[in-house]
Amino acid sequence: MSIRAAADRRSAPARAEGLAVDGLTVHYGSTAAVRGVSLDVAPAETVAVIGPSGCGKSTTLRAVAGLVPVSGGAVSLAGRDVTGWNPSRRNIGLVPQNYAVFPHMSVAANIAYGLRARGTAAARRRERVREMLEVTRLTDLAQRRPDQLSGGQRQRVALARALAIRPDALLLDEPLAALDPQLRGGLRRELAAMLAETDCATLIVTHDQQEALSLGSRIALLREGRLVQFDTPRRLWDDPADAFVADFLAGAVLLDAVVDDGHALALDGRWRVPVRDLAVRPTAHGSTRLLLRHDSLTVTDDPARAVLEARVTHSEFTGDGVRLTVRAGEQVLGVRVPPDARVGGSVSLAVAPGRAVLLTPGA
Ligand SMILES: Nc1ncnc2c1ncn2[C@@H]1O[C@H](COP(=O)(O)OP(=O)(O)OP(=O)(O)O)[C@@H](O)[C@H]1O
Repeated sequence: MSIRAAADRRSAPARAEGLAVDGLTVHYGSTAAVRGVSLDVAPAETVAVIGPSGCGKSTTLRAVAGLVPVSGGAVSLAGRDVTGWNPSRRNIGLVPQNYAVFPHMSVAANIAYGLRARGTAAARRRERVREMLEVTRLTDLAQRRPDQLSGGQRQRVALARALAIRPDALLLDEPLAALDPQLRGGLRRELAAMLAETDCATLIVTHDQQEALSLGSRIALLREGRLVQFDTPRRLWDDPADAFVADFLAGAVLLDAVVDDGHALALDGRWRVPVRDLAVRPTAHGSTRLLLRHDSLTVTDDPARAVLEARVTHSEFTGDGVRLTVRAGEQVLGVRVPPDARVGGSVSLAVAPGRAVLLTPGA
């Protein structure tokens, strides 16, 4: 049975509106950890919250769960304002970073925990635990204790326990962070498959860009407690709101530019790139900018090309090539060159045709 089929057994009109956070502000003493964050998660949708360490991701999650008091804004769940509600009244399933499974209880007892706490009758509890064991593929491990499980299996126990209560929202705090890097790729796909089966609104906190891009149907990017951009992974990648977003998500560089006489002028006019060498895309974020990724630039000795002189500050062998870090004036850029390329202390850079993007308002 799928998670969705298991959930469909109850009528669920109340969850139709998912989760909404409006102007959320949270203080720890005089420090504002979250500042006016607004986002929404539709039923059956997964939204990833990402950002650098200390930007307020976990605090946002904890405020939604009711575990920290809010100093402003509102949280609504399934169409009800739950801002002042106790955590236990919110019908939220929370999977904390360390999974917090009870070590002295069997897998089955862990999954039954929330149902027992709500006074669910024994027969219904057994049935629901059986369903959750099945959908998380833990049936054969039902009587084991958590210390007899792998990290990935423990994660599934935590997920099954959170989903057993049929929550309106599921909150996952760094669900893969505790696992071996080698296992993460496979478990990410497994988690994505399980989340695709649920019909609750899922908010997942991660500091891993790849995890956010692959698990979130939308991504909320936070910086210093503020929401910088809330968008689909594709739009965040293709049309970042600012240089911070471009860098954080893709290690890309965003340069202010102006277009003049068939050329894009960047770096205060020091670099004049023919527009015909650029991919031109419209931006939803106002100004004209040049988006450069690692493969956007090449090193050239062709004096006929529009070059930018730069100084090599670092070079790193990546197997299939060498990644150079270069500095043009104050601007730091990344360039990938073939493994056998001969580069000295300074290089002439040109755009790889079609690989750098000119973002233009209303293009
Ligand atoms: N209990 C607390 N008391 C005081 N300050 C706190 C507390 N918890 C978090 N903070 C501060 O609030 C800010 C946001 O913390 P939060 O844990 O939400 O960030 P995060 O984005 O989840 O970080 P990380 O990725 O490192 O887990 C940080 O500046 C942090 O130092």
